[in-house]
Amino acid sequence: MAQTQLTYELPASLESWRSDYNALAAGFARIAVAAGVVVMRVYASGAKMRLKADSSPVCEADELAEALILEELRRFVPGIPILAEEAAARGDKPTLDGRFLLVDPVDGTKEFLGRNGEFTVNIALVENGVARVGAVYAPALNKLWFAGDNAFACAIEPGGDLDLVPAPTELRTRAAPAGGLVVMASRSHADPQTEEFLATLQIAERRTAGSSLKFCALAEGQADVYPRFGPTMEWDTAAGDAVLRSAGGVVLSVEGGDLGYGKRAADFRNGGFVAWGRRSDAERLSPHPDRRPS
Ligand SMILES: Nc1ncnc2c1ncn2[C@@H]1O[C@H](COP(=O)(O)O)[C@@H](OP(=O)(O)O)[C@H]1O
Ligand SMILES: [Mg+2]
Repeated sequence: MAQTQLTYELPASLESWRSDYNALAAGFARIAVAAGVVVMRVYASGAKMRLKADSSPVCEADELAEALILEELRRFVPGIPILAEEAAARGDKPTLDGRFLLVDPVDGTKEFLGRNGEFTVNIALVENGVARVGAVYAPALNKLWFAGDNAFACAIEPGGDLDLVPAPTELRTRAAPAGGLVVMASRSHADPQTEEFLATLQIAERRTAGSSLKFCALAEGQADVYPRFGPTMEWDTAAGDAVLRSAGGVVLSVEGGDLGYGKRAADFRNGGFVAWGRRSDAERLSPHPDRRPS
Protein backbone atom coordinates (compact mmCIF):
# COMPACT_ATOMS: atom_id res chain seq x y z
CA MET A 1 0.00 0.00 0.00
CA ALA A 2 1.16 3.53 -0.66
CA GLN A 3 2.64 5.18 2.44
CA THR A 4 1.83 8.75 1.52
CA GLN A 5 -0.65 10.33 -0.85
CA LEU A 6 1.16 10.77 -4.17
CA THR A 7 0.66 13.83 -6.33
CA TYR A 8 0.99 13.66 -10.06
CA GLU A 9 1.97 17.19 -11.04
CA LEU A 10 5.14 18.00 -12.97
CA PRO A 11 7.92 19.00 -10.58
CA ALA A 12 8.03 22.81 -10.30
CA SER A 13 11.53 22.76 -11.82
CA LEU A 14 10.05 21.37 -15.07
CA GLU A 15 7.20 23.83 -15.31
CA SER A 16 8.61 25.23 -18.57
CA TRP A 17 8.24 21.80 -20.16
CA ARG A 18 4.58 21.43 -19.30
CA SER A 19 2.84 19.01 -21.63
CA ASP A 20 0.31 16.30 -20.99
CA TYR A 21 2.82 13.61 -21.84
CA ASN A 22 5.51 15.10 -19.58
CA ALA A 23 2.94 15.35 -16.77
CA LEU A 24 1.99 11.69 -17.28
CA ALA A 25 5.69 10.81 -17.18
CA ALA A 26 6.12 12.70 -13.89
CA GLY A 27 3.13 10.81 -12.44
CA PHE A 28 4.58 7.46 -13.52
CA ALA A 29 7.93 8.55 -12.05
CA ARG A 30 6.37 9.29 -8.66
CA ILE A 31 4.65 5.90 -8.62
CA ALA A 32 7.88 4.09 -9.60
CA VAL A 33 9.83 5.90 -6.85
CA ALA A 34 7.16 4.96 -4.29
CA ALA A 35 7.30 1.33 -5.47
CA GLY A 36 11.07 1.47 -4.95
CA VAL A 37 10.47 1.50 -1.17
CA VAL A 38 8.67 -1.85 -1.34
CA VAL A 39 11.28 -3.33 -3.67
CA MET A 40 14.18 -2.24 -1.45
CA ARG A 41 12.50 -3.52 1.71
CA VAL A 42 12.42 -7.01 0.17
CA TYR A 43 15.96 -6.52 -1.23
CA ALA A 44 17.28 -5.67 2.25
CA SER A 45 15.52 -8.59 3.92
CA GLY A 46 16.81 -11.18 1.42
CA ALA A 47 14.32 -12.14 -1.25
CA LYS A 48 12.69 -15.54 -1.48
CA MET A 49 12.50 -16.77 -5.05
CA ARG A 50 10.24 -19.17 -6.88
CA LEU A 51 10.00 -20.11 -10.54
CA LYS A 52 7.08 -19.02 -12.73
CA ALA A 53 5.40 -21.30 -15.28
CA ASP A 54 7.94 -20.13 -17.92
CA SER A 55 10.82 -20.96 -15.49
CA SER A 56 11.72 -17.29 -15.00
CA PRO A 57 12.36 -16.22 -11.40
CA VAL A 58 9.88 -14.16 -9.38
CA CYS A 59 10.06 -13.02 -5.76
CA GLU A 60 7.94 -11.24 -3.19
CA ALA A 61 9.23 -7.84 -4.37
CA ASP A 62 7.68 -8.24 -7.83
CA GLU A 63 4.25 -9.03 -6.42
CA LEU A 64 4.18 -6.40 -3.65
CA ALA A 65 5.53 -3.63 -5.89
CA GLU A 66 3.09 -4.51 -8.68
CA ALA A 67 0.14 -4.31 -6.26
CA LEU A 68 1.18 -0.78 -5.22
CA ILE A 69 1.78 0.34 -8.81
CA LEU A 70 -1.59 -0.97 -10.02
CA GLU A 71 -3.44 0.73 -7.17
CA GLU A 72 -1.75 4.06 -7.85
CA LEU A 73 -2.17 3.84 -11.64
CA ARG A 74 -5.89 3.14 -11.26
CA ARG A 75 -6.15 6.32 -9.18
CA PHE A 76 -3.95 8.40 -11.49
CA VAL A 77 -5.24 7.32 -14.91
CA PRO A 78 -8.51 5.47 -14.24
CA GLY A 79 -10.01 3.43 -17.02
CA ILE A 80 -6.85 2.76 -19.01
CA PRO A 81 -6.27 -1.02 -19.28
CA ILE A 82 -3.08 -2.26 -17.62
CA LEU A 83 -0.98 -5.22 -18.71
CA ALA A 84 1.37 -6.04 -15.84
CA GLU A 85 3.99 -8.78 -15.68
CA GLU A 86 2.87 -10.64 -12.57
CA ALA A 87 -0.87 -10.34 -13.31
CA ALA A 88 -0.15 -11.64 -16.84
CA ALA A 89 1.73 -14.60 -15.32
CA ARG A 90 -1.52 -15.45 -13.51
CA GLY A 91 -3.42 -15.26 -16.80
CA ASP A 92 -4.84 -11.77 -16.26
CA LYS A 93 -4.37 -10.11 -19.66
CA PRO A 94 -7.09 -7.49 -20.16
CA THR A 95 -8.62 -6.46 -23.44
CA LEU A 96 -6.41 -3.69 -24.80
CA ASP A 97 -7.32 -0.88 -27.14
CA GLY A 98 -5.27 1.92 -28.69
CA ARG A 99 -4.16 3.18 -25.28
CA PHE A 100 -2.89 0.95 -22.51
CA LEU A 101 -0.30 0.76 -19.75
CA LEU A 102 2.56 -1.71 -19.38
CA VAL A 103 4.07 -2.46 -15.97
CA ASP A 104 7.14 -4.45 -14.99
CA PRO A 105 7.56 -4.04 -11.23
CA VAL A 106 11.06 -5.55 -11.14
CA ASP A 107 12.82 -5.87 -14.47
CA GLY A 108 16.07 -7.74 -14.06
CA THR A 109 14.88 -10.22 -11.45
CA LYS A 110 18.14 -12.14 -11.96
CA GLU A 111 20.09 -8.97 -11.11
CA PHE A 112 17.86 -8.44 -8.07
CA LEU A 113 18.54 -11.96 -6.87
CA GLY A 114 22.22 -11.60 -7.82
CA ARG A 115 22.30 -8.45 -5.66
CA ASN A 116 24.14 -6.25 -8.17
CA GLY A 117 21.62 -3.37 -8.08
CA GLU A 118 20.87 -3.44 -11.83
CA PHE A 119 17.11 -3.88 -11.63
CA THR A 120 14.39 -1.38 -12.44
CA VAL A 121 10.73 -0.53 -11.92
CA ASN A 122 9.08 0.17 -15.31
CA ILE A 123 5.81 1.92 -16.16
CA ALA A 124 4.82 2.91 -19.70
CA LEU A 125 1.91 4.25 -21.72
CA VAL A 126 1.44 2.77 -25.19
CA GLU A 127 -0.57 4.65 -27.82
CA ASN A 128 -1.33 3.04 -31.15
CA GLY A 129 1.50 0.54 -30.76
CA VAL A 130 4.11 3.14 -29.77
CA ALA A 131 5.67 3.50 -26.29
CA ARG A 132 4.82 7.17 -25.77
CA VAL A 133 5.47 7.80 -22.05
CA GLY A 134 7.70 5.93 -19.63
CA ALA A 135 9.38 5.90 -16.24
CA VAL A 136 12.31 3.67 -15.33
CA TYR A 137 13.51 3.67 -11.72
CA ALA A 138 16.57 1.87 -10.35
CA PRO A 139 15.95 1.96 -6.58
CA ALA A 140 19.30 0.43 -5.59
CA LEU A 141 21.12 3.03 -7.71
CA ASN A 142 18.89 5.96 -6.61
CA LYS A 143 18.41 6.87 -10.26
CA LEU A 144 15.25 7.81 -12.18
CA TRP A 145 14.58 8.34 -15.89
CA PHE A 146 11.21 9.57 -17.15
CA ALA A 147 9.96 10.80 -20.49
CA GLY A 148 6.94 12.07 -22.35
CA ASP A 149 7.60 14.76 -24.97
CA ASN A 150 11.00 15.28 -23.35
CA ALA A 151 13.26 12.88 -21.46
CA PHE A 152 14.72 13.58 -18.02
CA ALA A 153 16.91 11.90 -15.42
CA CYS A 154 17.65 12.63 -11.79
CA ALA A 155 19.03 11.10 -8.62
CA ILE A 156 16.29 10.23 -6.11
CA GLU A 157 16.05 7.76 -3.23
CA PRO A 158 13.23 5.25 -2.91
CA GLY A 159 10.21 7.11 -1.54
CA GLY A 160 11.85 10.48 -2.32
CA ASP A 161 9.86 13.54 -3.35
CA LEU A 162 10.31 14.52 -7.00
CA ASP A 163 9.52 18.14 -6.05
CA LEU A 164 12.64 18.28 -3.90
CA VAL A 165 14.91 17.29 -6.79
CA PRO A 166 16.60 20.57 -7.83
CA ALA A 167 16.23 20.16 -11.61
CA PRO A 168 16.10 16.87 -13.47
CA THR A 169 18.58 16.81 -16.37
CA GLU A 170 17.11 16.83 -19.84
CA LEU A 171 18.48 13.93 -21.86
CA ARG A 172 19.79 13.86 -25.39
CA THR A 173 21.36 10.91 -27.18
CA ARG A 174 24.70 11.37 -28.91
CA ALA A 175 25.73 10.77 -32.50
CA ALA A 176 28.00 7.71 -32.74
CA PRO A 177 31.63 8.75 -32.33
CA ALA A 178 34.00 8.20 -35.26
CA GLY A 179 36.34 6.12 -33.10
CA GLY A 180 33.83 3.30 -32.61
CA LEU A 181 30.57 2.50 -30.86
CA VAL A 182 29.84 1.88 -27.22
CA VAL A 183 27.57 -1.17 -27.13
CA MET A 184 25.16 -2.17 -24.37
CA ALA A 185 24.44 -5.86 -23.88
CA SER A 186 22.47 -7.96 -21.42
CA ARG A 187 24.43 -9.05 -18.36
CA SER A 188 22.49 -12.27 -17.98
CA HIS A 189 21.25 -13.24 -21.44
CA ALA A 190 23.76 -13.69 -24.28
CA ASP A 191 22.94 -15.11 -27.71
CA PRO A 192 24.88 -15.95 -30.89
CA GLN A 193 22.83 -13.56 -33.09
CA THR A 194 23.97 -10.60 -31.01
CA GLU A 195 27.59 -11.64 -31.54
CA GLU A 196 26.98 -11.95 -35.29
CA PHE A 197 25.44 -8.47 -35.37
CA LEU A 198 28.25 -6.89 -33.36
CA ALA A 199 30.88 -8.44 -35.63
CA THR A 200 29.64 -6.12 -38.41
CA LEU A 201 30.26 -2.93 -36.41
CA GLN A 202 33.31 -0.99 -35.30
CA ILE A 203 33.12 -1.31 -31.54
CA ALA A 204 35.15 0.84 -29.13
CA GLU A 205 33.69 -0.61 -25.94
CA ARG A 206 31.19 -3.15 -24.78
CA ARG A 207 29.28 -2.72 -21.53
CA THR A 208 26.85 -5.06 -19.86
CA ALA A 209 23.92 -4.05 -17.70
CA GLY A 210 20.79 -5.71 -16.39
CA SER A 211 17.24 -4.72 -17.23
CA SER A 212 16.03 -1.55 -19.00
CA LEU A 213 19.14 0.32 -17.80
CA LYS A 214 20.59 -0.40 -21.25
CA PHE A 215 18.02 1.88 -22.92
CA CYS A 216 18.74 4.58 -20.32
CA ALA A 217 22.50 4.48 -21.05
CA LEU A 218 21.70 5.23 -24.71
CA ALA A 219 19.24 7.97 -23.74
CA GLU A 220 21.93 9.63 -21.62
CA GLY A 221 24.38 9.68 -24.53
CA GLN A 222 26.73 7.23 -22.81
CA ALA A 223 26.33 4.46 -25.38
CA ASP A 224 25.29 4.10 -29.03
CA VAL A 225 23.64 0.76 -29.69
CA TYR A 226 21.84 -2.02 -27.81
CA PRO A 227 21.10 -5.10 -29.90
CA ARG A 228 18.71 -7.67 -28.41
CA PHE A 229 17.85 -10.80 -30.34
CA GLY A 230 17.02 -12.98 -27.34
CA PRO A 231 13.49 -12.96 -25.91
CA THR A 232 12.00 -10.03 -24.05
CA MET A 233 8.44 -9.16 -23.13
CA GLU A 234 6.69 -5.90 -23.98
CA TRP A 235 6.73 -4.77 -20.33
CA ASP A 236 10.55 -5.18 -20.28
CA THR A 237 11.12 -2.68 -23.07
CA ALA A 238 8.26 -0.14 -23.28
CA ALA A 239 9.38 2.32 -20.58
CA GLY A 240 13.02 2.26 -21.69
CA ASP A 241 11.90 2.56 -25.31
CA ALA A 242 9.86 5.69 -24.44
CA VAL A 243 12.79 7.26 -22.56
CA LEU A 244 15.18 6.54 -25.42
CA ARG A 245 12.87 7.82 -28.15
CA SER A 246 12.08 11.03 -26.30
CA ALA A 247 15.84 11.60 -25.93
CA GLY A 248 16.35 11.26 -29.70
CA GLY A 249 16.88 7.52 -30.20
CA VAL A 250 15.01 4.70 -31.91
CA VAL A 251 14.17 1.07 -31.23
CA LEU A 252 13.88 -0.89 -34.47
CA SER A 253 12.68 -4.42 -35.04
CA VAL A 254 15.10 -6.70 -36.87
CA GLU A 255 13.03 -6.05 -40.00
CA GLY A 256 13.79 -2.33 -39.64
CA GLY A 257 10.31 -1.14 -38.60
CA ASP A 258 8.92 -0.21 -35.20
CA LEU A 259 9.03 -2.80 -32.45
CA GLY A 260 5.29 -2.33 -31.91
CA TYR A 261 3.31 -2.95 -28.69
CA GLY A 262 0.06 -4.79 -28.03
CA LYS A 263 1.12 -8.00 -29.85
CA ARG A 264 -1.44 -10.28 -28.24
CA ALA A 265 -1.05 -13.00 -30.90
CA ALA A 266 2.62 -13.25 -29.84
CA ASP A 267 1.54 -13.27 -26.17
CA PHE A 268 3.18 -9.82 -25.82
CA ARG A 269 6.63 -11.19 -26.67
CA ASN A 270 8.95 -8.90 -28.60
CA GLY A 271 10.87 -10.01 -31.62
CA GLY A 272 14.54 -9.15 -31.90
CA PHE A 273 15.37 -5.46 -31.94
CA VAL A 274 18.22 -2.99 -32.10
CA ALA A 275 18.08 0.24 -30.09
CA TRP A 276 20.15 3.12 -31.45
CA GLY A 277 21.03 6.51 -30.01
CA ARG A 278 20.26 8.16 -33.36
CA ARG A 279 18.15 7.09 -36.34
CA SER A 280 20.85 8.47 -38.65
CA ASP A 281 23.35 6.01 -37.14
CA ALA A 282 20.88 3.15 -37.63
CA GLU A 283 20.54 4.15 -41.27
CA ARG A 284 24.29 4.43 -41.76
CA LEU A 285 25.44 1.42 -39.76
CA SER A 286 22.70 -1.27 -39.87
CA PRO A 287 24.47 -4.28 -41.38
CA HIS A 288 21.60 -5.39 -43.65
CA PRO A 289 20.73 -2.70 -46.20
CA ASP A 290 17.31 -4.34 -46.72
CA ARG A 291 16.59 -4.02 -43.00
CA ARG A 292 17.46 -0.36 -42.62
CA PRO A 293 14.69 1.81 -41.24
CA SER A 294 12.26 2.92 -43.91
N1 LIG B 1 13.69 -17.01 -22.16
C1 LIG B 1 13.06 -15.85 -21.94
N2 LIG B 1 11.74 -15.69 -22.25
C2 LIG B 1 11.10 -14.51 -22.05
N3 LIG B 1 11.71 -13.43 -21.54
C3 LIG B 1 13.00 -13.52 -21.22
C4 LIG B 1 13.76 -14.73 -21.38
N4 LIG B 1 15.01 -14.50 -20.99
C5 LIG B 1 15.04 -13.20 -20.57
N5 LIG B 1 13.85 -12.63 -20.71
C6 LIG B 1 13.46 -11.27 -20.37
O1 LIG B 1 14.61 -10.45 -20.22
C7 LIG B 1 14.43 -9.65 -19.05
C8 LIG B 1 15.75 -9.35 -18.44
O2 LIG B 1 16.47 -8.57 -19.35
P1 LIG B 1 18.06 -8.40 -19.19
O3 LIG B 1 18.68 -9.71 -19.58
O4 LIG B 1 18.31 -7.34 -20.20
O5 LIG B 1 18.31 -7.98 -17.81
C9 LIG B 1 13.59 -10.47 -18.13
O6 LIG B 1 12.78 -9.60 -17.37
P2 LIG B 1 12.39 -9.95 -15.81
O7 LIG B 1 13.67 -9.92 -15.05
O8 LIG B 1 11.46 -8.83 -15.46
O9 LIG B 1 11.72 -11.29 -15.86
C10 LIG B 1 12.74 -11.34 -19.07
O10 LIG B 1 11.45 -10.83 -19.28
MG1 LIG C 1 11.15 -7.75 -17.01
